[in-house]
Amino acid sequence: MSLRYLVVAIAAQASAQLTGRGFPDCVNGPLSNNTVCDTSAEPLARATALIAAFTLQEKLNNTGSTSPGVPRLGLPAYTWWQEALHGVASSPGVNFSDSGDYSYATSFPQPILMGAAFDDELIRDVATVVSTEARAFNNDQRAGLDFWTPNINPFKDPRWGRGQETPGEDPFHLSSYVHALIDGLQGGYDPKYKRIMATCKHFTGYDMESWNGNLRYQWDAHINSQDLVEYYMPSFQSCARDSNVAAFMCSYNSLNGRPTCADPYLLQTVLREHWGWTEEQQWVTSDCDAVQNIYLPRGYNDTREAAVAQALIAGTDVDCGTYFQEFLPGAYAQGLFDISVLDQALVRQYSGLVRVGYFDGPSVPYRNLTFSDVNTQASQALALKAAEEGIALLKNDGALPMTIGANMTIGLVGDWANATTQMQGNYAGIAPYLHGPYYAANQTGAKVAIANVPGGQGDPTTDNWRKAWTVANQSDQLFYIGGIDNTVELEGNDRVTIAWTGAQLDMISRLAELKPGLVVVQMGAGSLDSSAILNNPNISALLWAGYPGQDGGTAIFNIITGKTAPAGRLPTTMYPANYIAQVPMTDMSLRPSTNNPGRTYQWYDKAVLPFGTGLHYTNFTASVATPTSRYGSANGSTTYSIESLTTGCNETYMDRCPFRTFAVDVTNTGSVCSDYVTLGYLTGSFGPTPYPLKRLVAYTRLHDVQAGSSQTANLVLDLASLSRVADNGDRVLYPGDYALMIDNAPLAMVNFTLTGEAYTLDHWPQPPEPVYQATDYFVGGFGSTYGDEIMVNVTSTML
Ligand SMILES: O=[N+]([O-])c1ccc(O[C@@H]2O[C@@H](CO)[C@H](O)[C@H]2O)cc1
Repeated sequence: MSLRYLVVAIAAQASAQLTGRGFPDCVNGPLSNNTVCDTSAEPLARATALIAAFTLQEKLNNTGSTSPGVPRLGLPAYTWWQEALHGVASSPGVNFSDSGDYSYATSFPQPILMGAAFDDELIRDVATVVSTEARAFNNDQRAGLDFWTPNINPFKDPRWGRGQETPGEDPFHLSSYVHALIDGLQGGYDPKYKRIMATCKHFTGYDMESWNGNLRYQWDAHINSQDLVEYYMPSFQSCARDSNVAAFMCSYNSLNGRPTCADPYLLQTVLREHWGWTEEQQWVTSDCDAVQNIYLPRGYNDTREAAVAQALIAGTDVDCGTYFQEFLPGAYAQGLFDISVLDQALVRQYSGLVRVGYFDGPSVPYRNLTFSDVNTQASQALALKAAEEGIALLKNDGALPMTIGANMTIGLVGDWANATTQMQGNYAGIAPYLHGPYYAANQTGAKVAIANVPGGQGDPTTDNWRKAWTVANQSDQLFYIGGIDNTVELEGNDRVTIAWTGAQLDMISRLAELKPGLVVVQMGAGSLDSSAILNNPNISALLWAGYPGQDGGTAIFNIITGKTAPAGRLPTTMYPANYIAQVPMTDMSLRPSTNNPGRTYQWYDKAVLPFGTGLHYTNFTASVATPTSRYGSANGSTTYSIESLTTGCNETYMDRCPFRTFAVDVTNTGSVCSDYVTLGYLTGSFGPTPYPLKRLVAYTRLHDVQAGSSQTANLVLDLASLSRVADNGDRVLYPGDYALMIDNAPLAMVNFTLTGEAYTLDHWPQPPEPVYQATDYFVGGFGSTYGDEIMVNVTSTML
């Protein structure tokens, strides 16, 4: 080791001791003789031995997101709160340096855009880079080993400010996406050493920040068992049961009258018992201050001590906040919980750390990762690829792809024209570079004129309009790059309109009149009613580009110029602007009813642009080849008995049993090489009425389908895909007529019939009766309750 590195290492060691970071010393430290340091022992036994060495006070101290450790035992402090939504992110446990090494990390697109790629391999690759970079940060004592990602609440209501953090609205899509993601973050289902610990959040029924006086910290989601199992639970089941995620986060909202962090039905009966999530070794954290919120503002318990005891007993193991640390001592003194419950929570936390090798010294794989493994050329290419794969072409009159020559002047108008950090969205880290549209336009060699203005404010005499007009007049080709961003959709902030904001449509239509052939690029996650753009013959093309990350501008211009062919698909429904007047955010039901036109593509058919929309620069046809199956093969119309489907499967969970693999031959009949996302929807008359319009049951992305050639997409259907959810939450196979339909405007169709008696694949544990409190819904003004204890008097009514 050179002197310089020795000095740096000693300084880092000293700083680690000061901040309490670093690893326990299992060689010379006080724990060296404790079983926790015995690498041959089982993780559970190791964590149990560690906790047995704690005093009562030490146990009570280590219950919060900032845990002091036990200096007496040489156990360092540990911060549980790290974020990594689309790259290692700025958060309490992550420490970017001011310059040089560790001053940045790869910044991928927001999940909403990566979801639009419908490419699970891409997601696995992205997550592998994120976990690699997280480990490098950890090795330099700049981050812990658990990360509070992913956010997999389905993006059901187009107003939700946090929809950008999710892969979209469809529960099957989310489940499949998150399975690949956790695989990449953790390094497989049950590796000896996890790469990092992932955390599925927010469990569950959370998809509203602030609507009509209802705040996320206190509102109560009323969800029946059918909607819960069918829509709100699948992504979490995928996390717990099928992906073995290390951690869960309970949410701010209550569910059917019970704060989720104090609900044993959710945290014990469903999560740990029904889904078999390893009871002793995986942990639940609360959302930040959600434990406090049980008491204030909810008043769910009469005292703070009762609230913390109830959360702990229910199965919340870590409190993001300080309520456990402050009030568990009093609760214990009052005899409100048994010490074994606290022991169990601590064992769960620390066996999590055992499983990432926290106690195992430098022999642990990943300990040799350094800053040279961060933002490598391959990771940069992957960030670009992820953005390109997600971008969806929504309108094209043939103008795209277009040649942009050096002899041209191109004009960029709109408030995303020179985007930088805007491209990252929320829960971002520090990117190595931010190549926005203006940067990328300049790389084309053309002259670039720019008016970085936020819409037209409806008045053509304004300065913004003058700037835009000047640019338009100079341009051979004009682009409008706008939409929405974190100023209108964000955590804590749901949208109040799903029309284009800030009179952008007015400016777009005037610019299109001036410069026919205008290309519009729509940024942001949430639905925007683009009818006027779609119907305007002077607008040649509309691209949706979400939040595209560090190389977003390059991705946009690569698509525009045809360097990359677009194949992304909308992961959400784009609704008409008046949709939000038809259903309150607080209505959690999916099916249409008197005050609800139906939610998501499964139940609503008046979309401006449906889920799955995405045009290409070429044409595709598809046919379903002879399928392969345990039950023989057949094409066209076939009949199966339910009995034959359910016998002979050895899966632990019956719904995982395979039904058939449909081999879909996809042919590129046009002249441009392109990716193609094969979407498989199930439709038909079976199970409880009403029937969904259709339901995604399989997807796969084909890469580089050459012009004039074919590739095969294997769509695997299991019994869960065939099943419907009964009123009581049971997952059931029903007799009836089924059709598998390939793509939105179906390119191919296979019909089959199931006969016999309905068969229950999964008996849903019945919930306790809902407990609705008078203060479930608030009307009128309400100050923020986060982090303070001021209770504001409000009038309350049930909607
Ligand atoms: O006080 N803060 O700075 C603060 C910041 C974010 C915050 O939100 C919560 O914290 C995140 C923890 O992962 C959850 O996804 C989110 O619901 C809650 C509190």
